[in-house]
Amino acid sequence: MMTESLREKAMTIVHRLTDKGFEACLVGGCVRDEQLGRPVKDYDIATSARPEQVIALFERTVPTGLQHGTVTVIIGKRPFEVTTFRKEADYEAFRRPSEVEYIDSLLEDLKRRDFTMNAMAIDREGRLIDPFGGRADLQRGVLRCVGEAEERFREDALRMLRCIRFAAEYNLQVDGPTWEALIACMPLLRHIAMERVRLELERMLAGNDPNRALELLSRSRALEHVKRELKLAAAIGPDSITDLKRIARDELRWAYLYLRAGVSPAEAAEDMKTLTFSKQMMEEIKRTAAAADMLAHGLERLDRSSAEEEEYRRLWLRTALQYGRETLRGIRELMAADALWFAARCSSPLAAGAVTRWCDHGHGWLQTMPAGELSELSVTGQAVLERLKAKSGPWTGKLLNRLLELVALGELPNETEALLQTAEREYVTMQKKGTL
Ligand SMILES: Nc1ccn([C@@H]2O[C@H](COP(=O)(O)OP(=O)(O)OP(=O)(O)O)[C@@H](O)[C@H]2O)c(=O)n1
Repeated sequence: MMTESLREKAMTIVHRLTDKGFEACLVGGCVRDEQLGRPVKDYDIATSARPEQVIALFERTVPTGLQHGTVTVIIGKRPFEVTTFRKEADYEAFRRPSEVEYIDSLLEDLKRRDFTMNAMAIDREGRLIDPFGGRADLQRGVLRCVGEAEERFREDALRMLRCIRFAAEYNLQVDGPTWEALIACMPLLRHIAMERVRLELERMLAGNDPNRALELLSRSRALEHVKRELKLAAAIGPDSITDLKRIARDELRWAYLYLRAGVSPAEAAEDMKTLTFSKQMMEEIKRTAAAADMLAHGLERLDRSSAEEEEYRRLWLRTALQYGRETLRGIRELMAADALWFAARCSSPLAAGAVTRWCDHGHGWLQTMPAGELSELSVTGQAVLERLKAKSGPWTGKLLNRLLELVALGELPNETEALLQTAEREYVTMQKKGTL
């Protein structure tokens, strides 16, 4: 037997509800994506049935968002959100309301939605219900608010960021009056929690056309209106930034933007905290920005003679040691994506071609790097202490790191006896210098 598709499962819910005399249909993003011929991730259902009636009709339900009238119905392990037709009459402080008023009319429910393309529905027979011309707008390539745009943005200021995201994602032109209302309502963005701002920005950057999203953010000056000041606002604007799709990983796209904004790694970290990024993401971006800084500063001192190549190799491997090989792989991707900018950043400007060449060399060096972290050394701290007949102290770490550096730079073989002998010599030098 063929397995039921996601859509068929969603339709069984619509059928069960309508068989019982309620109105029900597929709504929102899934209808839009179907019209665009795009894959649908989630099918949402809207119904005239009240949440308790939905719960009574299905075997497996989870009351996920009862305050918004939403019940999650599980069909064969897949969750579907079933939401009662509603009117959100009282929008508080330009955010979506905490309470809703249930209604019986699908039309009224669709009327409160943000954009015409998001205000369509599909009924049990598969017919499109499109009271605001969403399909025609999509065909013309236009993004337009339902009804009065200013009202829609006042109801939920986040919709302005959604507008920018959707325009970029689906390659749509924002309709004139919608754009004018967006510009007029921009100051309302200060009411939106930074976390929600971040989620939208993340989706823009990870989306289909991140450069277009940035251009729209810049033209609307959206980031200047959010609740807390963002240094990132400075990165948004120059049309000279590279095509972000040349950078594969999202974290790297962010790191690139911060580098282009000309903010220090510490300032970037502060910004990311403001945007409530996870610690892990913050660390990764900070590390990438700091490593790129280290390389760019090192590059300033180099020209293209072959004697310098050795120096560059050491700079590259030292940076890898300090920030990790993975970070350096990311840097290579960034440099390749915007070699012109990296080249211009060095005070004795290199040609973009030279940057790309250094990067490719750098990649090769990383692959042949004999060790990149202490655990890869063919000697343990304990073995070194036994050979030196010494007790561990703060110097031990320094000594091990020195060994690692020598191995990483290819100046010492990663062999136990050679490492122990070098440890002895370094230990004596430390004793002489009084750095133990
Ligand atoms: N601020 C918002 C958020 C959502 N909606 C409506 O609720 C539907 C579902 O919203 P959501 O799941 O957030 O987004 P999708 O439109 O499905 O699209 P995406 O998943 O890409 O955000 C939207 O289609 C739209 O009709 C709205 O009117 N205003």
